[in-house]
Amino acid sequence: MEGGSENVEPVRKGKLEKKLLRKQAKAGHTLLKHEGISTSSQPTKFLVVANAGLGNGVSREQLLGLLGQASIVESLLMPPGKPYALLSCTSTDDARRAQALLNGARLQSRDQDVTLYATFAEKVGSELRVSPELPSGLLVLENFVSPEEAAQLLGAVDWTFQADDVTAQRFLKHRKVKHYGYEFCYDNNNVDRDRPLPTGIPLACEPLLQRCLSDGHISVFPDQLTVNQYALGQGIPPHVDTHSAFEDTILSLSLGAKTVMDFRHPDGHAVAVVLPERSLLVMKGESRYLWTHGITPRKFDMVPACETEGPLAVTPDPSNLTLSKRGTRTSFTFRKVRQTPCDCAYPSVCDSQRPPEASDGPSVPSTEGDASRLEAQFVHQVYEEIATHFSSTRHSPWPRVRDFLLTLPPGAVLADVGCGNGKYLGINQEAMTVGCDRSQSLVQICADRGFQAFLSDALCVPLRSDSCDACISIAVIHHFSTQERRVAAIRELVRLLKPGGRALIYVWALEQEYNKQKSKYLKDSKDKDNKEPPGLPSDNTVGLGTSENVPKLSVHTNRTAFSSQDLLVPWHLKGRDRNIGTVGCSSENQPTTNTNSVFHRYYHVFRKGELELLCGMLENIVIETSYHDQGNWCVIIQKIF
Ligand SMILES: O=C(O)CCC(=O)C(=O)O
Ligand SMILES: [Fe+2]
Repeated sequence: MEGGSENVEPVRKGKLEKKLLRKQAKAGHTLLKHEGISTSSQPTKFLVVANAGLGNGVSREQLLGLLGQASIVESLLMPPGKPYALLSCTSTDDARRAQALLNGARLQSRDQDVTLYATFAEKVGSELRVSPELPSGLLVLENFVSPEEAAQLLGAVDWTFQADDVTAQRFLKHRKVKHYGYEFCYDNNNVDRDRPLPTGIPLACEPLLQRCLSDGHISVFPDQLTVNQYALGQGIPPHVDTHSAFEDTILSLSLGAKTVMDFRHPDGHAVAVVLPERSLLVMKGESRYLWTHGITPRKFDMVPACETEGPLAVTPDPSNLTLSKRGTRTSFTFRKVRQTPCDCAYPSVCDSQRPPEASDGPSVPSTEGDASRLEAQFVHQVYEEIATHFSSTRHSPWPRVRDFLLTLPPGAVLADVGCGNGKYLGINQEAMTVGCDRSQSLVQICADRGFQAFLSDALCVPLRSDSCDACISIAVIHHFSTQERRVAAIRELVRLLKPGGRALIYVWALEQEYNKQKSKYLKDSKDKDNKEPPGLPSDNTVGLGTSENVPKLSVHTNRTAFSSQDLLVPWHLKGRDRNIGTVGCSSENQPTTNTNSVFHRYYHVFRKGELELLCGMLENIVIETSYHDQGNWCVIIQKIF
C-alpha cells in the first residue's frame, strides 16, 4: 500500500518531510503484513497511528492530549501490546484534522522519544468492529488476551468441588458457574451487597482489566466476576443483566471454543454475534440495558466463512456462512456492583425505575440477608409459637416414609433432619435414630417423648460427614426461601450420608391434584385449623420490608390450589390463652384476640421436576426414585462418593 505517501499533502517536500513520508510508508507496509490493516491512499474516517500503541509505552491520555480536547475522535482503540493505535472519526474531514495533529508528532515514552506516523486506513482492522450491524454500544475486541494469558486465566479457575464453596460454584441446567467478589443469585437475579464472597477477582485477571481501564473501556475496576463454563451443546437463556445489580459496562472474555451470542432488541430485531476465542465482548448503553443476550444451547453455529474479512455480526448472506462446531467455552464476565439505583435511559426495562406497584414479581427475598430474616420471622419463630398445637395435629406417619424407614437394617444410623415432634423417630426400633429441628419447643417435645433430638439448623447439622446410613427430610426444604438455600439443605443431608447411604426428601407440591386425584390437603376441608383467615382476601400481600423492590408474598387460602410458588400459609392457633405478640403475623393481620390467632408460615411449593432439578445440582448423588405422594414431591437419593 504505497498510498501512504499521499496521505499528507506537502507542496514542497523538505528533507525531514521526505523522511517522515518514507517512515510512514514503511509503517503502512508493516501494518498490512503483520496486522492485516490496509492503509488507504484516499482520506477515510479511519486512522492507524504507528508507534502510538500501548506496546510502545504510549498511554491513551498522551494520545488524546495530542488531539487536544478534540471531539473529532469517535473511538480510540489501543490493542494490548501492539505498536499502534486505531482511531475512528465521525467524518473524513475530522480524520484529516486528526492526522495533521498526529503525523510526525513526538511523544516521550519509557524515557525515550517516539515519532508517530498517522495513516488513513480502509478500516481499522478486526479489533475495531463498529459495524452498524452490531447493537449500539457493543464491541467485540479480538485477540484481547494472548494464548498464554488465556491458559493462565483458565488455570486460575478450579472446578473441583470444595466443601467451603467460597466461589459459590453452581451446576446449572445448561452450564456451570462460579462467582468471585459477590455471588450472583439466580433466584432473584441480583447480588447481596451485604455478603461479599471471601474470594475477590483472581489476580490473574488484573492485567487484562488494567488494559480495559487504560483503553478506556471501563472507568472503574469491576468487583464481581462470574465464570460460566459451557460444555458442547450448552448455553444461557436470553436475558438483560439486572440493571439494579450492576453498573453500565459489562465485559465478557471468551476462552475456549468460539460461540455465537444472540442479541435481541425489544422490537424483535435480532443480531447473532460471533465471539471468537480470546475475544472480549464489551456491552454498554443500549446493548447492555435494552437488548437481551443469550447463547442458544446447540452444537453448531453458523458463522461467516471467511473470518478475517467477515463481520462479527452474522449476516443473513447464506453464501458466506459455514458451520462451526462448538466445544467447551469458558467466559469471564466482569461487572461492577451498583451501590445506587439504576437511572438508565431505558425505564421500560429498568427494575430500579419500575413503579413499586408494578413490582409484583415472584415472592422471593431479594438478598441472602432478606432470606434468612424472612425464615427467622415466618418459619422459625412461628414454629416456636405454634409448637404444642402443631404437634397435637401431627400423629400419623406417611406410609411411604414408614416403608423407607423400615428398609433400614438393624444398627443403621439414621438422622431425621427437621424431625418436628419426632413422629418418625421411633418407627424403626432397630435403627440408631437421631433427630434435630430448628424449633427448641419441638426438640423439647421429642425429648419429652423419649427420643434423641437436638436443636440444629438444617443448613448446618453438627454431625460428622459420611456418618449416616440414611437421612430423612420430611416437609422441611420447602421452608427455605431461595433456591440456593434449598440446594444447600439437600447438600447438607448428602454430606451426612456415608457413600452408598440414602436420603428420603418430601416437599410440598404446587400440584395438589395429581393423576386426577385431589390431595388429602385439598379434600380435607373440614380441618378448621387451616381454614382461611377471616377477612383476608387470598391475594392479600404482606410487605416484608421498606424498600421499593422488596417482594410481596401472597397469603394462601387454605384448602385451595396454590396460586404461586412462594407464599404465606396461615396457621390458626387455637385454645391458647396467652399473649401471642406479632411473631410471624403481618401488621395488617395482627391478632386482636388470643384465642384465634393467625400465624403465617413461609412456604416454597415445588413444581413437578423441581426437586429432581435441585438434586441434579449435586454431583455426588444419584436419584433412585421420585414420586408424588398426597400433594408432596418426593425423592430418594443415594450418595455415590
Ligand atoms: O458467557 C457469556 O459470555 C455471558 C454470560 C452472561 O451473560 C451472564 O453471566 O450474565
Ligand atoms: Fe449476561
